[in-house]
Amino acid sequence: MLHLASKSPRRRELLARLGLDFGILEVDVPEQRAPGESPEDYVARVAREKAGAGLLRVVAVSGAVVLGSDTEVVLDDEVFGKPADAAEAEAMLRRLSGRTHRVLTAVSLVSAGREARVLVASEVAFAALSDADIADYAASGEPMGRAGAYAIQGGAERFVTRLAGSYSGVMGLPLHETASLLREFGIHARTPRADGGA
Ligand SMILES: Cc1cn([C@H]2C[C@H](O)[C@@H](COP(=O)(O)OP(=O)(O)OP(=O)(O)O)O2)c(=O)[nH]c1=O
Repeated sequence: MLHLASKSPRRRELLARLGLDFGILEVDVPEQRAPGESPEDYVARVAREKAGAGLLRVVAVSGAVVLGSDTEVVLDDEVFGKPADAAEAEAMLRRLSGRTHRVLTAVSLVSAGREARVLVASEVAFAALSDADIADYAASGEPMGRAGAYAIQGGAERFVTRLAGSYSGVMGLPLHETASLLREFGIHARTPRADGGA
């Protein structure tokens, strides 16, 4: 049985697009970059820790497979996680304005005695944002709970002038790469039925 170790409604929605049945494990893992840790190592470690924390809860269930994932926005080697408040969201958006940043999403798939992982990097270019754009977007509440203080699948879509990479990866779970990892564990994605049935 597959379990998603995540509190994120986006990841739940994205994984459901692979037409799979899965359980949810709400895990809490501290997200703090260690001194000298590269953005890539950091995002991979946090994904692995989320999956590992989930596996501890279901390890007694034979055949349990747990997926953990982490997304961070990286600008000039600086990592932007989720903003603490609207002021921090505005500061992040001001930094991203008129620049190209990277979005890293790591996925870790674990079972008793086995781990597989992938790291997906995408490039996102933002138009120059006016003070009014930034204030309006921060006031919408959408930046909260999102790496880099924006949602490409929401109001920030209009800020994006170019995307190179994985759209679902920017949203929080790269579906192509996740489907490949799952296949290694004998779990096969399929297209959900158009009538809404899984
Ligand atoms: C860049 C970007 C991020 N995000 C979200 C995806 C993630 O939910 C969040 C990054 O934070 P994460 O720490 O990766 O995930 P989370 O805390 O929301 O959920 P969990 O750890 O329980 O799995 O930012 C978007 O929804 N859209 C975007 O365009």
